[in-house]
Amino acid sequence: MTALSPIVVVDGVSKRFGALTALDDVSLSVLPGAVQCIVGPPGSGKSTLLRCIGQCETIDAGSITVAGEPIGHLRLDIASQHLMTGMVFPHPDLSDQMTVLQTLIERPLTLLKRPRREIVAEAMALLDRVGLAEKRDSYPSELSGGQQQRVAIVRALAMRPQVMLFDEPTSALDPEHAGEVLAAMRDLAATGMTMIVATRERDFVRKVASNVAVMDRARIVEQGPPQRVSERAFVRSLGGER
Ligand SMILES: Nc1ncnc2c1ncn2[C@@H]1O[C@H](COP(=O)(O)OP(=O)(O)OP(=O)(O)O)[C@@H](O)[C@H]1O
Repeated sequence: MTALSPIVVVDGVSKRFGALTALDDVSLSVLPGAVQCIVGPPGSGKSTLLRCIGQCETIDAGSITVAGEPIGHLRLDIASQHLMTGMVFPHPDLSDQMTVLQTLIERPLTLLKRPRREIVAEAMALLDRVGLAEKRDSYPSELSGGQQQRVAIVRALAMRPQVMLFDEPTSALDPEHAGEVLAAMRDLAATGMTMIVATRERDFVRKVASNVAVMDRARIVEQGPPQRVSERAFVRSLGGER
């Protein structure tokens, strides 16, 4: 049996914003089907790391590959970006002008050359999976924050990305709606989707993560399975002790 190769490899990556170093020699490997969580105090570089893997930012040093494609220094076309990584941000950022179903089919219709009928059927199956099939004709203003965030998740999934990236997807939600989004993420993890998740949700990390990276001041300072990550790292990631 051959060992699995990582699907995401971040190797010695640095990223600066002017004089500020947001990532300092960061390395991380993620296996296919793994749920890689990233925790750390505010400002430690979690979002920047995700944004570099998701090609929202280019890097200054090191390398990043996703599914064998080197991506760190260049911007690929938008279709390739969405096929490689699906990104979920803290705020869902849905267009007020589009219904839920229109939101889901827009990217696959414009970026992929596939029949509309197939794309709509897939979008409906995705909505069903997150319990929102009956909201297909609703507009974002008619949805709760948790429902909107679940639409943002399936919008990314509709492009069938290799890897899903979650940047604190529940940080703007109350606990009840956060729970709905975390349940959808847990279901997604159970399907074998590779996920990289920056989060403060300790329970999610403890129960769902395959591996946890702890960031502090632009570096990864601790890494391992969730039960081995120190309690102190979690406390600090909630912005408590420094
Ligand atoms: N576009 C930018 N321009 C300038 N500085 C930035 C930019 N994006 C991030 N930074 C800075 O880089 C550092 C890391 O920020 P980042 O958002 O990655 O941290 P974080 O761990 O995700 O924080 P939080 O938990 O608050 O979201 C911070 O000092 C931040 O102010």
